Amino acid sequence: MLAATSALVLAHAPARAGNDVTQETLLKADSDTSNWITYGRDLSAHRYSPLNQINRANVKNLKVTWTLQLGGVEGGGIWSHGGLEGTPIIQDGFMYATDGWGSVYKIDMQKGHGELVWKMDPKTDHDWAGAVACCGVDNRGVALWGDQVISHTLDGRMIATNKETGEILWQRQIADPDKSESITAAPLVIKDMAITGVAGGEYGVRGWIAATDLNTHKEIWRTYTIPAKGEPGSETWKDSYNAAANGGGATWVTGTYDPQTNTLFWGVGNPGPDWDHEFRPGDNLYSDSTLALDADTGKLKWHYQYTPNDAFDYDAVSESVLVDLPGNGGKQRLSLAAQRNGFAYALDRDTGKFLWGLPFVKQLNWTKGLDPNTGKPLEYDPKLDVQIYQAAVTPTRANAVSLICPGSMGGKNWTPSAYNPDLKLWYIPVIESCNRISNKEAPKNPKLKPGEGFTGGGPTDPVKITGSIAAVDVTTGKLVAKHETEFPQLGGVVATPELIFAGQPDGELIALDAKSLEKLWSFQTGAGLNAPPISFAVNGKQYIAILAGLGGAWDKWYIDGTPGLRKIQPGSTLYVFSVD
Ligand SMILES: O=C(O)c1cc(C(=O)O)c2c(n1)C(=O)C(=O)c1cc(C(=O)O)[nH]c1-2
Ligand SMILES: [Ca+2]
Repeated sequence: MLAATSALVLAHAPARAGNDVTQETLLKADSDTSNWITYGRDLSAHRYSPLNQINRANVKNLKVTWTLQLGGVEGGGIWSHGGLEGTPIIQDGFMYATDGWGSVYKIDMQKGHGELVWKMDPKTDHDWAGAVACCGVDNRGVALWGDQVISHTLDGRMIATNKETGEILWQRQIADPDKSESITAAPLVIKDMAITGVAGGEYGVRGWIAATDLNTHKEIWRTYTIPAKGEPGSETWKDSYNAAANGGGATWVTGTYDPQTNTLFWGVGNPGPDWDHEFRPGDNLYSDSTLALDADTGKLKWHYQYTPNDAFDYDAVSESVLVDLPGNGGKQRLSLAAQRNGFAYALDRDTGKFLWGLPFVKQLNWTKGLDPNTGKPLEYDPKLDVQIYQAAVTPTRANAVSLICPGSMGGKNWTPSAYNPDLKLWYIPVIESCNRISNKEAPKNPKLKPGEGFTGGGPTDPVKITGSIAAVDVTTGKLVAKHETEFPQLGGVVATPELIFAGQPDGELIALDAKSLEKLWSFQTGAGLNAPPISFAVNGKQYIAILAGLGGAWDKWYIDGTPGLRKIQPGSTLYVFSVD
């Protein structure tokens, strides 16, 4: 009798309560071995899966277990096709993945293959959104909250979908289409809020980061990355024609969060107009910076700017990887970021103080190096209005064409790095590039229309571009290994105890030894890979998964640097691997 009653009670208990995502779930993400519950796997962006069933000894037996075709390949605006850049989210045997147009797919993985449970199609405006996206039809993934899936669309919306049914519960227009604002980053959920970053740095936007209250669906705060007149930092825009109004500073890569100090860390992109830095005398805060924000108010705690008065298009949007190290005088609390300008930086994450930096690319010619005390480029002179780092290669109106290294994609672009906390190694996906920049004077007081770019020149790619994966020992700040690749790293990495995985743009998924970076395994997916691989478990079995589908900026803007990638065709496939 008693047993039957209990069963009845169980049957009536809210079925989903057990896997509702709360702040507690998110704070424990790193010790949740099976799942991948938030964009960077944990709120520190380690992208480290402790699963070791697939290891150094057996990775040679890694095979495709199942695949599933997704959609979103169709083009729109200036783009001939959509692509896949997303990090799938994994919870209790289900995957939540996106395509470039923001459709969300819930996939049941518990039967040994993938079965679509539902697809939420947000009906993104292909013509408009495709016309204001600088860099592809991209969507980097979802976040979970309660029993909802929170996602973004390229046309600037936040959408909450019922996790069980796939029904849209509510949506809100968060970025302004009339200002050429779009959204490509995955939302970051913390404390019943979803944090959104905006794209549009090449279209004269004024960047921001916004927090949405997931209970009321209203905005809690919005912090602009380019100060308004009179605000602190506005003195770093020294022109007389209000360049800051179109000053760029987009925030198009998902940030990280430190619960101990309730701080959000978020990267800021290029100042606008790109390349014509004489147009915007001054350091152009807070472009090319990492911002540390109070999560409840969006108030700035500190900032660190990497490339003041940027003439190179070195967006500093890279994720801040939060790492704690035991130190002599107490714990070191680091914030690491590998930037597009070719340098990897460690900052004190409580103060923003520069600790160390190193070049991670083979060729770097825009500066002689970093000041060991401040981390600023050695030639940086705060008294100058216009920074000329290395005069021979800095594009200016007088020196209109130059070859810069790294090229304007980097270095490292949005593609996420990974950190192995046991080995204390940080893995950086590298674009080994130089490109040619042509400077062109930008018009003052531009009357911009949606979809009309606002730049001061542009890049071309006369030199072959390759790639590498770099391993940095974060206890010493030294590069300890490098694995050279034929093509640039456009998808990012995941780390496991003994391995790292990375997708190549020519379709190869590779596994490297975590210490030596020696190549141990590869599989040719037959698709362009520009999404981050992930590792997770279903019913106790470890899998590696990656979304495969040519996307992003490369094939439109940078293909001349990689002729070998010209033949890659669009596609949209989920690959899942395991060992028997
Ligand atoms: O300043 C911006 O707003 C912005 C946005 C994006 C984006 O949202 O994808 C990219 C860039 N800039 C950019 O400079 C860039 O190189 C780039 C590459 C990619 C990509 O997905 O391959 N996106 C972007
Ligand atoms: Ca940019």
